Amino acid sequence: MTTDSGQDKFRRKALQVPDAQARILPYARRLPAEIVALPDAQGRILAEQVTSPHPYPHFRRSGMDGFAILSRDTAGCGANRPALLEVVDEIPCGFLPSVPLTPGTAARIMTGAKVPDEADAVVMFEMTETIRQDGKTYIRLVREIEPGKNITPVGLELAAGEVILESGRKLGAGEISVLATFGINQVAVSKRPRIAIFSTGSELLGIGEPLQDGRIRNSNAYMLASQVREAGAEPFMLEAIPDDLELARQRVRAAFADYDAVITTGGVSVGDFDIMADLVSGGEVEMLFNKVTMRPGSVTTAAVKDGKLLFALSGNPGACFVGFELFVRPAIGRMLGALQPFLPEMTAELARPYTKINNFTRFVRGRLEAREGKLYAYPAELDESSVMITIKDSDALIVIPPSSEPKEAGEMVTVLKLPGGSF
Ligand SMILES: Nc1nc2c(c(=O)[nH]1)N[C@H]1C(S)=C(S)[C@@H](COP(=O)(O)OP(=O)(O)OC[C@H]3O[C@@H](n4cnc5c(N)ncnc54)[C@H](O)[C@@H]3O)O[C@H]1N2
Ligand code: MOO
Ligand SMILES: [Mg+2]
Repeated sequence: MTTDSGQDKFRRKALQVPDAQARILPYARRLPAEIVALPDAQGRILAEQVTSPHPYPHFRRSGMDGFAILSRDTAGCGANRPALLEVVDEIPCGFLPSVPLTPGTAARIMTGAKVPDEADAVVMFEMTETIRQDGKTYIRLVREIEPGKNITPVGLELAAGEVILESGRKLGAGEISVLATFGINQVAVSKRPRIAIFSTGSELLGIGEPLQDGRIRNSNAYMLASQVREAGAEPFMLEAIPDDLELARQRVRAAFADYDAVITTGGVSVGDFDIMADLVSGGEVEMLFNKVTMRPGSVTTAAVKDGKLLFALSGNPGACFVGFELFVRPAIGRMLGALQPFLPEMTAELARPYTKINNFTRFVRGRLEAREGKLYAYPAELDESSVMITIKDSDALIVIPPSSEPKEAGEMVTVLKLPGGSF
């Protein structure tokens, strides 16, 4: 005789979050690179190291509109002993000096123009007085100018051959401007993992369908697609699967052939229609874990098939969201070769008490606020696994370790910063 509780989905060995993550990551293999045009590289992950092909700046550059001079011509000058220099050249930006500077001469020069080799300082217009005499132009200086003044030396920012960007770096405005500076208009970036998303549950309505009693709209698929996109991968929302194990098997099997990883939401607990729990324990895939010592998302499940990952996340929106952030995000990050695949960790002061106690680690959604040089974390009032609405107001997941005591306001907590949120 078999009893319900004899089934595999009831017998679960809970893993700690880091152990569960460690089981997944070996299967999150880096995808090959593709070449994209620089303007399309925004937000992508660099797939190769980039070194500077030349120093930057590559010529000595004027930092001011003024006059290039030999600083020694101003030695000892002052209000009563002005220096008088003849202006022998004019150098707009993009042009080269046309005559060598000799002692007693100066070249009119604009910000960003190449400084004559002989000059060792630029004096700004405002510090000079122009005198025209016998068809010649002179400047009068009443202050000593130190060597190097207003000249940007060659290679100030970068020498030739320096590593500018490491492989795995996310490309934003700063990185893109560096690449443009060096004339790199084609960039090798990691291919975006193609991720299949299935919702499961006979209660699910398409979001365009009118409400029906006892049924809900499929919000998780959209939430997950947004999370997938945010993590740098490409989401494919596939047709939702009703609670039919055989159908789920076929659909998931087919998805493995076409996508780099599969996410499902719903049906991973111990309910009669929790088909993903049955699928994962049924030999179709190799289970990595089906319980994690965390809340929400204790039933988060992961498996592999043909070397590809299946993330069977909870159907409860809060648990689904957290399951993605803790397990799918780092896997996508690894597939992209990202330098930092995990949510960034910070320390904050708990701004309100958190009274729920648990023997599992809680990842409580919350808001961050910085005041007077301190970071405060406000746990959401409603943070149940089944609650969706407060996800939108959260900047971070507040980590509450297992404890038999409530956490007081003022205690320091670790927070995992979420990429969305307004903080
Ligand atoms: N006897 C037990 N019952 C439950 C346990 C348990 O240990 N023993 N665990 C609870 C916990 S914790 C969670 S979390 C949930 C997990 O449920 P499932 O992952 O099996 O998800 P479903 O049963 O399919 O749905 C749960 C809930 O979420 C709604 N849902 C599902 N899919 C979507 C979607 N795409 N968009 C929006 N909402 C969705 C669904 O309608 C249900 O309300 O189990 C507890 N039960
Ligand atoms: O697994 Mo459930 O999300 O802990 O609440
Ligand atoms: Mg269920």
